[in-house]
Amino acid sequence: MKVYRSLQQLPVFTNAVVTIGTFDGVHLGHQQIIRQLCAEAKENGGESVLISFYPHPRKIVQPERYIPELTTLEERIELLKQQGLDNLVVVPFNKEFSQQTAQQYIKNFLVDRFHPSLIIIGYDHKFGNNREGDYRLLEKMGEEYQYSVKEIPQQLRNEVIVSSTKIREAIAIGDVEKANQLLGYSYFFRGYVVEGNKLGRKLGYPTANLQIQDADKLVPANGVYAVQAQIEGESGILKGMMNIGTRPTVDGTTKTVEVNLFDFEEDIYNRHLKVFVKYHLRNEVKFDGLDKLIEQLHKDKEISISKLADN
Ligand SMILES: Cc1cc2nc3c(=O)[nH]c(=O)nc-3n(C[C@H](O)[C@H](O)[C@H](O)COP(=O)(O)O)c2cc1C
Ligand SMILES: Nc1ncnc2c1ncn2[C@@H]1O[C@H](COP(=O)(O)OP(=O)(O)O)[C@@H](O)[C@H]1O
Repeated sequence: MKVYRSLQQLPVFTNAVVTIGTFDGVHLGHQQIIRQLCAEAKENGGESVLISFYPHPRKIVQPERYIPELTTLEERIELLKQQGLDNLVVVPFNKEFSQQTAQQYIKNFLVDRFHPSLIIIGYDHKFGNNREGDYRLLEKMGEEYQYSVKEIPQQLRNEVIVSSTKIREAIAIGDVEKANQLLGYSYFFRGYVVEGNKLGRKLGYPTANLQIQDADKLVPANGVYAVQAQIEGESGILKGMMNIGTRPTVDGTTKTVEVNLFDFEEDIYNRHLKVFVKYHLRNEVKFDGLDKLIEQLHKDKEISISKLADN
């Protein structure tokens, strides 16, 4: 997959078959749309092109409406690479771009930059200043500019909308099993390993304290999870357990994300850890002393090992 991050460096596409969207999460619904896009491109003897925008148009047009994202841009690119697409174009989105009229967007952006032979789009896709452009306008202008338009079946389109929202909601309440089912892979995030208060190793459970650097990334609900993890730059997959929360037994105020890795003893301060969130085990509890907490950690480890056995 070729990735273009600016409009200046675009090649002349042959017979471009195009779809447009954010594709946050690249979940099963998105994957189906991309399969259809690739199949149509093949049938037309053309190239598949997925057009996406960064930052998310909503952040520019409605900055007050904050919605955390399932994937950072780099993660989205990483996932899209696995989908068999020929081209991904990440269009820098800004106020000026958003203020093009719908007609200008079609003529100056879609037609002049991509020369599409086919545009595949949801029936409810809106574009141009004040979201004035829609499917009908695309169809109408297609006669003049010689492209056709195909609708992503309404059923699939609805599923895509529903599942993006559903996945966010599931992760936000800790139901990662459901989220993972809808994603078609395990939800993951990256964190930078920082120092904590060095209590972990005294308890017999050292924990890598993770700083999540992308402010827009959706962090799962507070709770205890069985996870897999990968130290950035290394290929091995480690198993472990994670706590997200305020650690009411010892602290109770600052939110932390920390991972205890099984059968592991290395110093990984200042490294990046990619964490795959596999199973939700329980909510965070305020224990009556550290001994009770340690007792529970033994149980958490046992359950994690048995749940992760098939992974
Ligand atoms: C799997 C796991 C589950 C945990 N569950 C709880 C909990 O329910 N309540 C709590 O107060 N702390 C919980 N902790 C947090 C421990 O209190 C924490 O690991 C300890 O404070 C070490 O912190 P440090 O890494 O800053 O030294 C959990 C930690 C892990 C790794
Ligand atoms: N099994 C392990 N799981 C996680 N981190 C480990 C493990 N073994 C060693 N470490 C290292 O120890 C650190 C955690 O020790 P801990 O006593 O909890 O200190 P801190 O409070 O600084 O996190 C981790 O950041 C990592 O560098």
